Amino acid sequence: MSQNHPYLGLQLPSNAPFELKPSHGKGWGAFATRKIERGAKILEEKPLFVIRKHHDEITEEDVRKTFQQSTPRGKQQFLSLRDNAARPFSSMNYAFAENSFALSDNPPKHGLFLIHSRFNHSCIPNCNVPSTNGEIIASFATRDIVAGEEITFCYNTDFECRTRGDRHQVLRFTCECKACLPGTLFQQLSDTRRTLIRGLQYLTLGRDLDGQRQGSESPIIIDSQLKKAAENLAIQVSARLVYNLLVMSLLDEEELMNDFMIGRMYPGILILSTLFKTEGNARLARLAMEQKTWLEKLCVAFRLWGRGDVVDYGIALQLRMIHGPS
Ligand SMILES: C[S@@+](CC[C@H](N)C(=O)[O-])C[C@H]1O[C@@H](n2cnc3c(N)ncnc32)[C@H](O)[C@@H]1O
Repeated sequence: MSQNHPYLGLQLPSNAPFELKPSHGKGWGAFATRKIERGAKILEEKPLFVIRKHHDEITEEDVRKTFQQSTPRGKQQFLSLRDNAARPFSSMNYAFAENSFALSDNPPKHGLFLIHSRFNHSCIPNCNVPSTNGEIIASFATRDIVAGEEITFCYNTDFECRTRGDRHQVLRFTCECKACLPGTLFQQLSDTRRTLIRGLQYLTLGRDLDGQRQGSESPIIIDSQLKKAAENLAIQVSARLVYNLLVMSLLDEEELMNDFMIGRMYPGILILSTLFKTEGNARLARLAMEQKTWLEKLCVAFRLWGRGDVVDYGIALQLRMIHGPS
Protein backbone atom coordinates (compact mmCIF):
# COMPACT_ATOMS: atom_id res chain seq x y z
CA MET A 1 0.00 0.00 0.00
CA SER A 2 2.87 2.40 0.80
CA GLN A 3 4.31 1.94 -2.75
CA ASN A 4 1.70 4.26 -4.27
CA HIS A 5 0.98 6.46 -1.25
CA PRO A 6 0.39 10.14 -2.16
CA TYR A 7 3.24 11.20 0.18
CA LEU A 8 5.66 9.67 -2.32
CA GLY A 9 4.81 12.63 -4.57
CA LEU A 10 6.04 15.12 -1.94
CA GLN A 11 9.32 16.54 -3.16
CA LEU A 12 12.24 16.48 -0.70
CA PRO A 13 15.36 18.63 -1.26
CA SER A 14 17.96 16.61 -3.19
CA ASN A 15 20.37 16.61 -0.22
CA ALA A 16 17.74 15.84 2.44
CA PRO A 17 19.26 13.57 5.11
CA PHE A 18 15.96 11.73 5.56
CA GLU A 19 13.17 9.92 3.75
CA LEU A 20 9.42 9.75 4.34
CA LYS A 21 7.95 6.34 5.10
CA PRO A 22 5.44 4.60 7.38
CA SER A 23 6.16 4.92 11.10
CA HIS A 24 4.71 2.18 13.27
CA GLY A 25 1.45 3.40 14.91
CA LYS A 26 2.04 7.00 13.79
CA GLY A 27 1.03 7.16 10.13
CA TRP A 28 4.08 8.26 8.16
CA GLY A 29 7.18 9.99 9.49
CA ALA A 30 10.67 11.19 8.54
CA PHE A 31 13.60 8.80 9.01
CA ALA A 32 17.31 9.66 8.83
CA THR A 33 19.04 8.09 5.82
CA ARG A 34 22.50 8.89 7.20
CA LYS A 35 24.04 10.09 10.43
CA ILE A 36 22.97 13.66 11.27
CA GLU A 37 25.30 15.39 13.70
CA ARG A 38 24.05 17.48 16.60
CA GLY A 39 23.50 21.04 15.39
CA ALA A 40 23.31 20.09 11.69
CA LYS A 41 20.46 21.50 9.63
CA ILE A 42 17.85 18.87 8.77
CA LEU A 43 15.48 20.82 6.56
CA GLU A 44 14.80 24.35 5.41
CA GLU A 45 11.34 24.79 3.93
CA LYS A 46 9.23 27.45 2.23
CA PRO A 47 5.47 27.42 2.79
CA LEU A 48 3.12 26.12 0.09
CA PHE A 49 0.93 29.07 1.03
CA VAL A 50 0.40 31.57 3.82
CA ILE A 51 -2.75 32.80 5.57
CA ARG A 52 -2.49 36.08 7.45
CA LYS A 53 -4.81 35.43 10.38
CA HIS A 54 -4.75 34.06 13.94
CA HIS A 55 -5.15 30.27 13.80
CA ASP A 56 -8.52 30.32 15.58
CA GLU A 57 -9.86 32.88 13.08
CA ILE A 58 -8.96 30.90 9.94
CA THR A 59 -12.12 29.62 8.24
CA GLU A 60 -12.84 26.96 5.60
CA GLU A 61 -13.47 29.82 3.19
CA ASP A 62 -10.01 31.36 3.88
CA VAL A 63 -8.27 28.06 3.11
CA ARG A 64 -10.44 27.42 0.03
CA LYS A 65 -9.68 30.90 -1.39
CA THR A 66 -5.94 30.55 -0.79
CA PHE A 67 -6.01 27.06 -2.32
CA GLN A 68 -7.78 28.41 -5.46
CA GLN A 69 -4.97 30.94 -5.92
CA SER A 70 -2.28 28.20 -5.80
CA THR A 71 -0.48 26.78 -8.81
CA PRO A 72 -1.78 23.46 -10.23
CA ARG A 73 1.21 21.71 -8.61
CA GLY A 74 0.50 23.43 -5.27
CA LYS A 75 -3.14 22.32 -5.44
CA GLN A 76 -2.12 18.76 -6.20
CA GLN A 77 0.36 18.72 -3.28
CA PHE A 78 -2.23 20.11 -0.86
CA LEU A 79 -4.75 17.49 -1.98
CA SER A 80 -2.19 14.73 -1.43
CA LEU A 81 -2.24 15.40 2.33
CA ARG A 82 -3.81 12.70 4.42
CA ASP A 83 -5.12 12.62 7.99
CA ASN A 84 -2.21 10.82 9.66
CA ALA A 85 -1.35 9.27 6.28
CA ALA A 86 -4.66 7.38 6.09
CA ARG A 87 -7.83 9.07 4.81
CA PRO A 88 -8.27 12.48 3.15
CA PHE A 89 -8.87 15.28 5.66
CA SER A 90 -12.53 15.95 6.48
CA SER A 91 -12.15 19.66 5.60
CA MET A 92 -9.62 22.02 4.03
CA ASN A 93 -9.45 23.98 7.27
CA TYR A 94 -8.57 20.84 9.23
CA ALA A 95 -5.90 19.94 6.66
CA PHE A 96 -4.45 23.44 7.03
CA ALA A 97 -4.52 23.30 10.85
CA GLU A 98 -2.71 19.93 10.92
CA ASN A 99 -0.03 20.97 8.45
CA SER A 100 0.74 24.56 9.36
CA PHE A 101 3.18 26.43 11.56
CA ALA A 102 2.85 29.93 13.02
CA LEU A 103 5.21 32.30 11.23
CA SER A 104 4.46 35.36 13.33
CA ASP A 105 1.97 36.47 15.97
CA ASN A 106 1.97 40.14 15.14
CA PRO A 107 0.86 40.45 12.39
CA PRO A 108 -0.62 36.93 12.57
CA LYS A 109 0.65 34.64 9.83
CA HIS A 110 0.46 30.87 9.34
CA GLY A 111 2.20 28.86 6.63
CA LEU A 112 1.35 25.45 5.26
CA PHE A 113 4.46 23.24 5.22
CA LEU A 114 4.27 19.91 3.45
CA ILE A 115 7.45 18.25 4.70
CA HIS A 116 7.99 19.52 8.25
CA SER A 117 4.37 18.53 8.90
CA ARG A 118 5.37 14.91 8.27
CA PHE A 119 7.66 14.93 11.33
CA ASN A 120 6.04 13.10 14.23
CA HIS A 121 6.07 14.12 17.89
CA SER A 122 8.25 12.89 20.74
CA CYS A 123 8.41 14.20 24.33
CA ILE A 124 12.17 13.49 24.11
CA PRO A 125 12.81 14.68 20.57
CA ASN A 126 15.99 14.78 18.51
CA CYS A 127 15.11 17.91 16.51
CA ASN A 128 14.05 21.45 17.51
CA VAL A 129 10.61 22.95 16.94
CA PRO A 130 11.21 24.43 13.46
CA SER A 131 12.45 27.99 13.86
CA THR A 132 11.16 30.77 11.63
CA ASN A 133 13.08 33.29 9.58
CA GLY A 134 10.57 35.38 7.67
CA GLU A 135 8.46 32.82 5.85
CA ILE A 136 11.10 30.08 5.92
CA ILE A 137 11.23 27.49 8.67
CA ALA A 138 14.23 25.34 9.54
CA SER A 139 14.94 22.36 11.77
CA PHE A 140 18.22 21.24 13.33
CA ALA A 141 19.35 18.08 15.12
CA THR A 142 19.40 18.64 18.89
CA ARG A 143 21.61 15.56 19.31
CA ASP A 144 23.38 13.10 17.03
CA ILE A 145 20.83 11.13 15.01
CA VAL A 146 21.82 7.73 13.61
CA ALA A 147 20.81 6.45 10.17
CA GLY A 148 17.39 4.79 10.37
CA GLU A 149 16.27 6.76 13.44
CA GLU A 150 12.98 8.65 13.25
CA ILE A 151 13.27 12.44 13.31
CA THR A 152 10.89 14.00 15.81
CA PHE A 153 10.24 17.31 17.50
CA CYS A 154 8.10 18.19 20.50
CA TYR A 155 4.71 19.56 19.41
CA ASN A 156 4.27 21.74 22.54
CA THR A 157 6.63 24.25 24.07
CA ASP A 158 5.91 23.61 27.77
CA PHE A 159 6.00 19.80 27.83
CA GLU A 160 9.16 19.78 29.97
CA CYS A 161 6.82 20.90 32.79
CA ARG A 162 4.02 18.42 32.13
CA THR A 163 3.51 14.82 33.21
CA ARG A 164 2.57 12.02 30.78
CA GLY A 165 -1.20 12.19 31.50
CA ASP A 166 -1.20 15.94 31.12
CA ARG A 167 0.71 15.75 27.83
CA HIS A 168 -1.55 13.10 26.32
CA GLN A 169 -4.65 15.18 27.05
CA VAL A 170 -3.15 18.03 25.05
CA LEU A 171 -1.86 15.82 22.21
CA ARG A 172 -5.04 13.81 21.60
CA PHE A 173 -2.91 10.77 20.69
CA THR A 174 -0.90 8.37 22.83
CA CYS A 175 2.80 9.07 22.52
CA GLU A 176 4.98 6.02 23.20
CA CYS A 177 8.35 7.71 23.57
CA LYS A 178 10.71 6.82 26.42
CA ALA A 179 9.09 9.41 28.71
CA CYS A 180 5.62 7.98 27.97
CA LEU A 181 6.12 4.19 28.20
CA PRO A 182 4.19 3.19 31.34
CA GLY A 183 5.73 0.75 33.80
CA THR A 184 9.31 1.89 33.22
CA LEU A 185 11.55 3.51 35.78
CA PHE A 186 12.48 6.26 33.32
CA GLN A 187 8.79 7.13 32.86
CA GLN A 188 8.15 7.32 36.62
CA LEU A 189 11.22 9.48 37.12
CA SER A 190 10.23 11.56 34.13
CA ASP A 191 6.89 12.49 35.70
CA THR A 192 8.68 13.42 38.93
CA ARG A 193 11.32 15.47 37.13
CA ARG A 194 8.77 17.34 35.00
CA THR A 195 6.58 18.09 38.05
CA LEU A 196 9.66 19.40 39.88
CA ILE A 197 10.60 21.58 36.90
CA ARG A 198 7.07 23.04 36.92
CA GLY A 199 7.32 23.80 40.64
CA LEU A 200 10.78 25.34 40.31
CA GLN A 201 9.51 27.49 37.47
CA TYR A 202 6.67 28.65 39.74
CA LEU A 203 9.20 29.54 42.41
CA THR A 204 11.28 31.72 40.09
CA LEU A 205 8.53 33.27 37.94
CA GLY A 206 5.78 33.44 40.56
CA ARG A 207 3.33 32.10 37.97
CA ASP A 208 2.23 28.75 36.56
CA LEU A 209 2.54 27.60 32.92
CA ASP A 210 -0.49 29.51 31.72
CA GLY A 211 0.76 32.68 33.43
CA GLN A 212 -1.79 32.17 36.24
CA ARG A 213 -1.37 31.69 39.94
CA GLN A 214 -2.22 28.30 41.32
CA GLY A 215 -5.36 27.94 43.33
CA SER A 216 -5.07 25.82 46.47
CA GLU A 217 -6.64 22.91 44.53
CA SER A 218 -3.47 22.63 42.43
CA PRO A 219 -0.79 22.43 45.05
CA ILE A 220 2.47 22.31 43.08
CA ILE A 221 3.97 24.39 45.91
CA ILE A 222 2.33 23.23 49.13
CA ASP A 223 4.19 25.54 51.53
CA SER A 224 1.92 28.60 51.54
CA GLN A 225 4.65 30.99 52.73
CA LEU A 226 7.02 29.85 50.02
CA LYS A 227 4.25 30.13 47.43
CA LYS A 228 3.49 33.69 48.58
CA ALA A 229 7.19 34.62 48.46
CA ALA A 230 7.37 33.26 44.90
CA GLU A 231 4.27 35.19 43.84
CA ASN A 232 5.70 38.37 45.38
CA LEU A 233 8.96 37.70 43.50
CA ALA A 234 10.70 37.79 46.87
CA ILE A 235 12.82 34.65 46.46
CA GLN A 236 16.47 35.24 47.43
CA VAL A 237 19.02 35.44 44.64
CA SER A 238 20.90 32.45 46.11
CA ALA A 239 17.73 30.33 46.00
CA ARG A 240 16.98 31.55 42.46
CA LEU A 241 20.39 30.37 41.29
CA VAL A 242 19.94 26.97 42.94
CA TYR A 243 16.42 26.53 41.50
CA ASN A 244 17.63 27.43 38.00
CA LEU A 245 20.58 25.07 38.14
CA LEU A 246 18.33 22.34 39.53
CA VAL A 247 16.05 22.81 36.49
CA MET A 248 19.08 22.47 34.19
CA SER A 249 20.21 19.28 35.96
CA LEU A 250 16.71 17.80 35.72
CA LEU A 251 16.47 18.70 32.02
CA ASP A 252 19.84 17.04 31.53
CA GLU A 253 18.62 13.85 33.26
CA GLU A 254 15.47 13.98 31.15
CA GLU A 255 17.65 14.09 28.00
CA LEU A 256 16.14 17.44 27.06
CA MET A 257 19.29 19.52 27.36
CA ASN A 258 20.39 20.79 23.99
CA ASP A 259 21.78 23.94 22.39
CA PHE A 260 18.28 25.45 22.01
CA MET A 261 17.45 24.89 25.67
CA ILE A 262 20.84 26.27 26.71
CA GLY A 263 20.28 29.31 24.46
CA ARG A 264 16.92 29.88 26.13
CA MET A 265 17.95 29.44 29.77
CA TYR A 266 21.69 29.99 30.16
CA PRO A 267 21.99 33.76 29.56
CA GLY A 268 19.56 34.46 32.43
CA ILE A 269 21.40 32.07 34.77
CA LEU A 270 24.74 33.64 33.88
CA ILE A 271 23.42 37.13 34.69
CA LEU A 272 21.96 35.82 37.97
CA SER A 273 25.31 34.38 38.99
CA THR A 274 27.01 37.77 38.59
CA LEU A 275 24.52 39.68 40.76
CA PHE A 276 25.83 38.63 44.18
CA LYS A 277 27.30 41.59 46.05
CA THR A 278 28.50 39.89 49.25
CA GLU A 279 32.08 38.81 48.55
CA GLY A 280 31.82 35.23 49.81
CA ASN A 281 28.58 34.69 47.85
CA ALA A 282 30.03 36.19 44.67
CA ARG A 283 33.06 33.84 44.94
CA LEU A 284 30.85 30.78 45.43
CA ALA A 285 28.59 31.74 42.51
CA ARG A 286 31.65 32.15 40.26
CA LEU A 287 33.01 28.79 41.41
CA ALA A 288 29.65 27.13 40.71
CA MET A 289 29.52 28.47 37.17
CA GLU A 290 33.09 27.30 36.50
CA GLN A 291 32.08 23.65 37.05
CA LYS A 292 31.75 21.43 34.00
CA THR A 293 28.38 19.70 34.31
CA TRP A 294 25.01 21.10 35.42
CA LEU A 295 25.01 18.72 38.37
CA GLU A 296 28.48 19.88 39.45
CA LYS A 297 27.41 23.53 39.12
CA LEU A 298 24.33 22.73 41.22
CA CYS A 299 26.35 20.96 43.94
CA VAL A 300 28.63 23.98 44.41
CA ALA A 301 25.72 26.45 44.20
CA PHE A 302 23.99 24.53 47.03
CA ARG A 303 26.61 25.99 49.33
CA LEU A 304 24.90 29.35 48.72
CA TRP A 305 21.62 27.98 50.02
CA GLY A 306 20.00 30.28 52.60
CA ARG A 307 22.74 32.91 52.29
CA GLY A 308 21.00 36.24 51.86
CA ASP A 309 22.65 38.93 49.79
CA VAL A 310 22.34 42.71 49.75
CA VAL A 311 21.05 42.43 46.21
CA ASP A 312 17.94 40.41 47.20
CA TYR A 313 15.66 43.41 47.70
CA GLY A 314 16.88 45.12 44.51
CA ILE A 315 16.15 42.01 42.43
CA ALA A 316 12.63 41.77 43.78
CA LEU A 317 12.06 45.41 42.84
CA GLN A 318 13.46 44.89 39.32
CA LEU A 319 11.38 41.74 38.77
CA ARG A 320 8.25 43.52 39.97
CA MET A 321 8.90 46.22 37.41
CA ILE A 322 9.25 43.58 34.66
CA HIS A 323 6.31 41.39 35.71
CA GLY A 324 4.02 44.17 36.93
CA PRO A 325 2.52 44.55 40.42
CA SER A 326 1.62 41.26 42.12
C1 LIG B 1 1.52 16.69 11.63
S1 LIG B 1 1.06 15.04 11.54
C2 LIG B 1 2.58 14.16 11.51
C3 LIG B 1 2.69 13.28 10.30
C4 LIG B 1 1.67 12.18 10.23
N1 LIG B 1 2.11 11.01 10.98
C5 LIG B 1 1.38 11.78 8.79
O1 LIG B 1 1.45 10.57 8.47
O2 LIG B 1 1.05 12.65 8.00
C6 LIG B 1 0.47 14.84 13.20
C7 LIG B 1 -0.28 13.54 13.42
O3 LIG B 1 0.65 12.44 13.41
C8 LIG B 1 0.32 11.50 14.44
N2 LIG B 1 1.42 11.46 15.40
C9 LIG B 1 2.44 12.34 15.52
N3 LIG B 1 3.29 11.97 16.48
C10 LIG B 1 2.80 10.84 17.01
C11 LIG B 1 3.23 9.99 18.07
N4 LIG B 1 4.33 10.22 18.78
N5 LIG B 1 2.46 8.90 18.35
C12 LIG B 1 1.33 8.63 17.64
N6 LIG B 1 0.87 9.41 16.64
C13 LIG B 1 1.61 10.50 16.32
C14 LIG B 1 -0.95 12.01 15.09
O4 LIG B 1 -2.05 11.41 14.46
C15 LIG B 1 -0.92 13.49 14.79
O5 LIG B 1 -2.20 14.06 14.79
